[in-house]
Amino acid sequence: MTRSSAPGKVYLFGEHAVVYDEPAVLCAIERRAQVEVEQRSDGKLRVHAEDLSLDGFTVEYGAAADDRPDVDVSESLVTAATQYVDSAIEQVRDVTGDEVGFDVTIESDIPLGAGLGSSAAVAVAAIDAGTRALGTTLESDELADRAYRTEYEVQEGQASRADTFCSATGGAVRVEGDDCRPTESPDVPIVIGFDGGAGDTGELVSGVRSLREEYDFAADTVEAIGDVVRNGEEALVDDDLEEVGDLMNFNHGLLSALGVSSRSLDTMVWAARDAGALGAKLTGAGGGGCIVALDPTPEAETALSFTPGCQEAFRAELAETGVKRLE
Ligand SMILES: Nc1ncnc2c1ncn2[C@@H]1O[C@H](COP(=O)(O)OP(=O)(O)O)[C@@H](O)[C@H]1O
Ligand SMILES: C[C@@](O)(CCOP(=O)(O)O)CC(=O)O
Ligand SMILES: [Mg+2]
Repeated sequence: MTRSSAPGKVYLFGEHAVVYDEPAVLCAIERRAQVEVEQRSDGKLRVHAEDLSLDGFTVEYGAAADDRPDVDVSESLVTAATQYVDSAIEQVRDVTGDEVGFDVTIESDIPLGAGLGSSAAVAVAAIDAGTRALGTTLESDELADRAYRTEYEVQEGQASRADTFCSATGGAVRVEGDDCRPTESPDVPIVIGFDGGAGDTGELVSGVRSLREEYDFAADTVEAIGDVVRNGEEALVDDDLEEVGDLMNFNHGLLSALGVSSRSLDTMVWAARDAGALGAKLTGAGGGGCIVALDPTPEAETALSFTPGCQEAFRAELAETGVKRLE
């Protein structure tokens, strides 16, 4: 039996635009997905994902057509819920070329679809534990690359390398197209607000793509996000937190223009700003889920915890280590 964990992340700058090769800066955070893998002799795949509670179901299923989850929800919902795990296991099989079977158990404290990169963390941890179960330990770059292919496949060719590289490597990273590198961990006081909801990354990314194809303003907005990120990087190097916060606010405005914010994300962003946060923006694909605010004081976290529509507010601790090999 092998067990690996991998962290979630927040975007300080650059989600969505990073899909079109603009730069992004993100930080791994101490919320993890843990995946345990045991090889099976019968070639079957059985996944036990206790935290997989999309519309409130827990699912255990096998790969065979007659062994689908015994749950009272539509097949498409089940597929949406299990596709990242299925695709990650395909990557494991691809490493050895064997149609091996596995028992896979996932535990995660990263909310699903909330912009904290649960999909990337699950993919990284599953591929790492799965390949080790077959006697191969992947280098960090190959692990990140295979996890990226998982996201690329599930998101139908619309994924950046950002989330998976960050989760595999840990710390703070900068991603621009295929160029992924660790960057100095910024000492920034990050607060997260979570509305209890979720957004579908594939759908939101598709929405931005359509908008970008239809309107010049949307293509310009994606480029403008790139500008904000480059300015943000300079502000981070200068330790100019006020400027970092202002640029996060601009970044949020541009994401709103692309249609990926929501009422509750905007409400949390304004609650944090009104409480004195230096800046606040949504993180990840949007549609619902989490915001990230910059605040050295306890005010934004407290204000968020009293904001109707905010289910949970917490301070994010930077995860210095990416994938962890536990057994
Ligand atoms: N604990 C988990 N167990 C199994 N699959 C998970 C788990 N967490 C996330 N996933 C997969 O990741 C998907 C959510 O990914 P995504 O929409 O990209 O949002 P995010 O990465 O922001 O959390 C889920 O629908 C599911 O397929
Ligand atoms: C919107 C995007 O930039 C980030 C998605 O992050 P998340 O899956 O919502 O945590 C998509 C991508 O980079 O593949
Ligand atoms: Mg994701």
